[in-house]
Amino acid sequence: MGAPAATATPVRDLRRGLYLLTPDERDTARLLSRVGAVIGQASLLQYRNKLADAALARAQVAALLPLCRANGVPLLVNDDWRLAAAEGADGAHLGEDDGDLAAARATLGPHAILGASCYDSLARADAAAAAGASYVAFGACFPSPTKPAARRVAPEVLREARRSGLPVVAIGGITPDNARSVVEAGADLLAVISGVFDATDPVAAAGAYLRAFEAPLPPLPHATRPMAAHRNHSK
Ligand SMILES: Cc1ncc(COP(=O)(O)OP(=O)(O)O)c(N)n1
Ligand SMILES: Cc1ncsc1CCOP(=O)(O)O
Ligand SMILES: [Mg+2]
Repeated sequence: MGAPAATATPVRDLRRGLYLLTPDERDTARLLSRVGAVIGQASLLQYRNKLADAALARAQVAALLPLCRANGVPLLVNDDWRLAAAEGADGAHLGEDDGDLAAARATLGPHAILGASCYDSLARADAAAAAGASYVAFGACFPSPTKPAARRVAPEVLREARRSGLPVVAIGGITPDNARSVVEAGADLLAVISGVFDATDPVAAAGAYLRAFEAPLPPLPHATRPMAAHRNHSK
């Protein structure tokens, strides 16, 4: 993986830990209640609702923002960086079908948090880093109840992805039982939906993920700079 270009270095804290993605929930009051129960244990929240039309998505982002602000948790919008911009969210997560990350960076500015899905591809991570990504996401690590057809990534790829110098996010089928193995493979953030939101006790489940970060790690190559939201875009 090539070294990222050394240009401007705006910094924003991307804490290691639990990156929660919202469940598909049409009832906004219920969404707020479910997220509110666990937001204090999250480092990042992504609004992802594949059941929402544009109006509901907009309303739900607007409803989540005060909750996130009150808890000091950045809110990212899945798929739609324009919605993130319109609602004043902290950033967006973009997959391969979700538009141009460089255009999102140019519009949202240097302090936005922009995530890129890399699936199992280190080449995608290189391209995302060059386009101004704040983090690179890999997965699915395990079979995902939420997205059963998601392509899979091997743990070795997570380890190698640390060469990007960006925080490495892991997603897909991560449970409290396998979380530690993913952290040991090189993940800075564990992105989770069902493991928290479908748990009988979501607060206890979120706490179990956080314990995966507690024990000292064996040395990992090319330690990321987890405090840098992004450090190599051209603006
Ligand atoms: C943190 C994180 N990683 C990966 C994804 C998947 O994005 P994408 O491939 O665009 O798939 P959808 O989430 O849109 O179904 C993600 N959302 N978040
Ligand atoms: C959006 C996405 N991309 C790959 S797997 C996945 C879903 C993650 O959800 P879960 O934590 O329930 O497996
Ligand atoms: Mg997407």
